Amino acid sequence: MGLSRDSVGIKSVDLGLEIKKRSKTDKVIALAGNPNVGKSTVFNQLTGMNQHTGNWPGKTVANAQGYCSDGSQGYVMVDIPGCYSLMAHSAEEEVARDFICFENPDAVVVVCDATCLERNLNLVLQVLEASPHAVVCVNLMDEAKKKKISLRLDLLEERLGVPVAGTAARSKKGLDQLYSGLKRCLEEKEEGMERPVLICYPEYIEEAITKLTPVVENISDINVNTRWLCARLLDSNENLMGAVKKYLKPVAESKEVRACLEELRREWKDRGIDQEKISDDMASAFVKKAEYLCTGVVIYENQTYNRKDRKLDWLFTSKITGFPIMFLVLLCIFWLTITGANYPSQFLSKVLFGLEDWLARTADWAGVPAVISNLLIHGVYRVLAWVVSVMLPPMAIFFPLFTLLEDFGYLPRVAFNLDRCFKRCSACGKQALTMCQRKSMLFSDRKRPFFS
Ligand SMILES: Nc1nc2c(ncn2[C@@H]2O[C@H](COP(=O)(O)OP(=O)(O)OP(=O)(O)O)[C@@H](O)[C@H]2O)c(=O)[nH]1
Ligand SMILES: [Mg+2]
Repeated sequence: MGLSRDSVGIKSVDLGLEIKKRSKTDKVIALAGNPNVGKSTVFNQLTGMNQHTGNWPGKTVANAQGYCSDGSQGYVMVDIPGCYSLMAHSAEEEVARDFICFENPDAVVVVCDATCLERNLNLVLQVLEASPHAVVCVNLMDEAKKKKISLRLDLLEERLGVPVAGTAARSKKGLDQLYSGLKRCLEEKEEGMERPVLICYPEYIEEAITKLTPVVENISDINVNTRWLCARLLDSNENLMGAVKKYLKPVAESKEVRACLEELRREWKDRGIDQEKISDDMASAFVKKAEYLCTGVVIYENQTYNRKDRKLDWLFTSKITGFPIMFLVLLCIFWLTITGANYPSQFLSKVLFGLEDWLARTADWAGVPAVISNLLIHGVYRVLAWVVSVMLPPMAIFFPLFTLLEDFGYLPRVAFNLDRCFKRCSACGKQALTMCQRKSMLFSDRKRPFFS
């Protein structure tokens, strides 16, 4: 089976999670954030569940729910796929965007990577524009400390106007702060506290939002933030417009909204402003704000802390060296898995099949009826012996090697290298890693006939 749009697209991941509350008072909390920042680790620590975690982006591809409580308030936590922006460039990002923007969670926890906060704040600002009831969870604080990066989270909280909690989820640190942040956020929501507008667009866009707002507000039954919706309608991102058609049909079909948008675009055209400029100006408003928010918040004690990482990035992802190194490393791993697995496999099959003969003789001697010994020993036991001797050795070799690559930080670089190739088949580079795992198992299985 090859890759098809259906097998890799939105249909493959949008399994339509139905949120089930344990009690009526439970609050639904979305755990959002860039890929690989520790969302699932936070989720597992809070809920005691076992979502897949690992050091490469794109592990979580569909929403998952779990339950937790801070003693007084119950929560339904929803672990959603990682996304860099709400403008969704992949199927998993669409799942995340749709849940944050259109499924109305009671609050959103935006998990960030403390070692590269500025890049993560771009998504924080986008989420805060769409859903102002949010808590920022700055995770990987232990990694930031190792890299000698200090963070003034109190200042960040003051600037953002929402609770900020610093965590090291892997070692369960800071989760109490996260709970108290959530509590504060929900209390403020109940009090109807207004949040200040964080993103100010250039004047011509602000004027357009002011004109469009009353037209959109006239449509009833809209459960999303009006300013965010107006800005997105003006940005007219094709992917997001698809979601607006799906979730906000009255807006998508409103003649008044369409007429107002057409008029605004005509005015812009007369002033020489095209759609590309609007999108660029909107995107740069977020980037500039993130830059401002980080000034004085992120303090690098060692300015050259990432020099080694940058050199490795160049070596492993540049056009000249990136692909040859990647092919060599993956080839080496596949070779070790496939060839190396033969020896333990042969040993295991010798031992296990030797045991089968012994078991059969013992059953004969004990007078077990042939029909039972055939079923149990030559049936169940033999299949089990084949499965163990064929599957166990490649797994025992491949997974530790893969874990080494993961700990070394090479896997995200493989995802980056392969992103362009995978995009051509409607997928994205992150999926390469799952494919590597599957292919390796498949090749090593094919080398040995499963049944003799
Ligand atoms: N050192 C350290 N590592 C962490 C921490 N939290 C998570 N990790 C590690 O970071 C990696 C990514 O964690 P995940 O929970 O899988 O990240 P995610 O955001 O769910 O990733 P995607 O689902 O791919 O978007 C894993 O190897 C975790 O063990 C932390 O606080 N400190
Ligand atoms: Mg995850």
